[in-house]
Amino acid sequence: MKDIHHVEQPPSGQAPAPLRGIATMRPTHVNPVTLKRVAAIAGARGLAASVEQTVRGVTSDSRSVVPGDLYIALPGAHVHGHQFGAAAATAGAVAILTDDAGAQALAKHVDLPVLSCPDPRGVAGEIAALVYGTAANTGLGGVELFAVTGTNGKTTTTYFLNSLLRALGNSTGLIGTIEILAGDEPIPSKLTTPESTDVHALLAVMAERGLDAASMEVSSHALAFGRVDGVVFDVAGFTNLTQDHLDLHGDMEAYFATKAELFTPAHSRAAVVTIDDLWGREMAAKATIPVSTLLTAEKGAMGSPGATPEFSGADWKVRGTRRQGIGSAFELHGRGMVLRVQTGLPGGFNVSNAALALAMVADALLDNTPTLDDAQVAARLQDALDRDDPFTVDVPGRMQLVGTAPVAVVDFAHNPDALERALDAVRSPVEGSRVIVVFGATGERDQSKRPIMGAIAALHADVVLVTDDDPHDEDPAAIRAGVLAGALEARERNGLSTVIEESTSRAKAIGRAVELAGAADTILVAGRGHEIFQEVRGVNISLDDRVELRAALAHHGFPVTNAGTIRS
Ligand SMILES: CC(=O)N[C@H]1[C@@H](OP(=O)(O)OP(=O)(O)OC[C@H]2O[C@@H](n3ccc(=O)[nH]c3=O)[C@H](O)[C@@H]2O)O[C@H](CO)[C@@H](O)[C@@H]1O[C@H](C)C(=O)N[C@@H](C)C(=O)N[C@H](CCC(=O)O)C(=O)O
Ligand SMILES: Nc1ncnc2c1ncn2[C@@H]1O[C@H](COP(=O)(O)OP(=O)(O)OP(=O)(O)O)[C@@H](O)[C@H]1O
Repeated sequence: MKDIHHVEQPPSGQAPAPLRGIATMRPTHVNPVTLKRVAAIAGARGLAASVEQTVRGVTSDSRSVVPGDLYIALPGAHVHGHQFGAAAATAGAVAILTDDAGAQALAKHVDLPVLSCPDPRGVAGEIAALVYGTAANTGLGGVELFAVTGTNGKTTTTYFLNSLLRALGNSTGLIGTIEILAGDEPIPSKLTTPESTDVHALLAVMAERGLDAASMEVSSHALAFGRVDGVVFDVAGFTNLTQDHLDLHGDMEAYFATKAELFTPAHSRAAVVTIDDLWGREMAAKATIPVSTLLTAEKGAMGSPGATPEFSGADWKVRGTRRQGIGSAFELHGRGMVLRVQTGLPGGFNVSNAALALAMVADALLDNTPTLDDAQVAARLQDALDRDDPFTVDVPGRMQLVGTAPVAVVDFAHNPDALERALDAVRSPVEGSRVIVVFGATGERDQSKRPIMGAIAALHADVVLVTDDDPHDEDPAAIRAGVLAGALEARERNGLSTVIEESTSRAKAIGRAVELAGAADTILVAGRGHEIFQEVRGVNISLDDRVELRAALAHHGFPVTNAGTIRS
C-alpha cells in the first residue's frame, strides 16, 4: 500500500472526536484483567500495591479509548503517545501503560495509575489477547484464520480466500488494505494490518458474531511492529518477495527475515508457500512449521519465466494455464486431486493469487476436517468453484473491470514493475487492438521511478495519457514532466509510434482515453485503484477512477460492468 501521510492529532487533553471506523469494533463480552496481572505480563513498575483496578479494553490510540480501557502510550516516529494521556483519561481510560520516558512525562499531569515497562509495544498484543479472550490457546470460538504475506498480491489473495470460503458456505471476515469486514458494514482501513490491540478486538468481534473463517493481510510492517503478536493463524500463505520497503528493513535479507517470522509456530500452524521465485524457495526451506509448496510459474505460460526442474516436486502445481476472456483458466494439481479453476481477473499474477488461495483452503480442509476424506474435499472444492466462480470477484481497485467493449480496467499498479505487469496483462490478443493507459506518479516519493514508468508505458501501450496521481505538496507539472520525459525518450529511442499526451486533470484524461477508444481496445487507468481522494497540497479532492471511467464509458454509449457493485 502507499504510505499514509497525515496523522490527525487532536490537541492534548481535549476529549477526542466520536469513535469511527475501526475504533467501533469492540466485542460485547470481555475478560476484565487486573492491573496487577497487566503489570506482571509487562514486567512493569509503578503500580501501588493497593490498586485493585481492572481493565476492560486496550488501545494504543487515544482517539479509540472507551471507558474502562488501558491506554498504551507508545513512542512513535512523530510524537510520543504520552502527549495524549490526558485525552485518554478524559475519554475514560482507567490506566496507562508506557515506557520510562512516557511515565516521567505523565506523572506531572495525569491522575491515573501509570505503569512503565521497557517495551510496551512488545506486550500490547499479549495483554489485548487476554482481555478480549483471543489468546491462541483459547481457540477463537471456531474462527479459522488465514494470513497472506508477500510484496504483491496480499489484497487480491485475501479477497479470493474470502470469496472461496463463502462459496463453501462459511460466514467470513476480512482484514486488509481496503476494508475490514466483520459484519454487515464494511469499515474502511487505515493500515494493511491494524495495530495489535485492534487486531485482537476485531478477532473477538468476529468470534462473537459466529463467523467461521477470516482472511487477513499481514504486512512486513505488521511483523516488525508486533501487530500480529499473540495471533496464531491456521494457514499462512506467501505470495512473492520483490524490492520494497527497504526504508524500513535496510536490505532484502532483512525484509525476508521479517516476513519469515510469519512462518514460525509463534504465528502460524501451517503454510502454503509460492516457490516461483528464489525467496519463496528460501522461505519454504527456512519455515519451522509444516509447509506445502506451490508452483504457479509454468514454462512458457502467461509470460512466466518457467519452472526449474528441481522444483517440479512442489506439493501444488498450476498446469494448463490458458487465457479465457480477459481472465484465465487452469488446473491445480496436488495432494491427489486435480481442480479445474478459472479467474475473470486479468494477468498471470492472478492465476498465482487464485492458486494460492485455493491451495490454502484445500490444505485447511484436508488437514483440519476429519469428517471429510480426500475425495470428498476435492468434490466440495470443485462444486464451489463451478457453482460460484469465486475467483471472478470485484477486488476494489485491483484489476477491477469497469467496461467490456472497450475493456476498461482500474488497477493499483503504482510502481514500474506493477505497471509493466498490468499493461501486459490487459493486452488483448485481438489483432489491431490498442492499449490506452492513463497514469501519473505520486509526489514527494522516489523521483527516479517517474521516467522509468513513462518509458514502460511508451513501450507497452499504444496511447499514453500522462496525468496526476497524488501530487501531495509537490508541483504536479514537475511530476508529469518527469514521467513524460521518460515516455518521450523511450519512444524516440525505440522508433515507436506511441501517442503520448499530457493532461492536467485526471478526470479529463480518463474522458480522453474513452474518447480515443474503439470497442476492441483496452483502457487501463493505473495507480490509484480503490482510492477515492486525490491529495493536492494537503487538500483531499474527491476522485474515484472507477466512477470517472464508468461515467465516461456511459457517456460514449459503451457498456459498463458491475455498475452497482463498485465499492471503495
Ligand atoms: C511506520 C509506521 O508503521 N507508523 C505507524 C505508527 O506511527 P508512529 O509510530 O509514527 O506513530 P505517531 O504518529 O508518532 O504516534 C505515536 C503514538 O501516539 C498515538 N496517538 C497519536 C495521535 C493521537 O491523537 N492519539 C494517539 O494515541 C498513536 O496511535 C501512536 O501509538 O503508528 C501509527 C498508529 O497506528 C500508524 O498510523 C503509523 O502508520 C503510518 C501512518 C504508515 O504509513 N504506515 C505504513 C508504512 C504501514 O504500516 N504500512 C503497512 C503496509 C506496507 C505494505 O504495503 O506492505 C501496513 O500494514 O499498513
Ligand atoms: N501475485 C502478484 N504478483 C505480482 N504483482 C501482483 C500480484 N498480485 C497483484 N499484483 C499487482 O500488484 C498490485 C497490488 O496488488 P494487491 O493489492 O493485491 O497486492 P498487495 O500485496 O496487497 O499490495 P498493497 O499492499 O500495495 O495493496 C495490483 O494492482 C497488481 O497490479
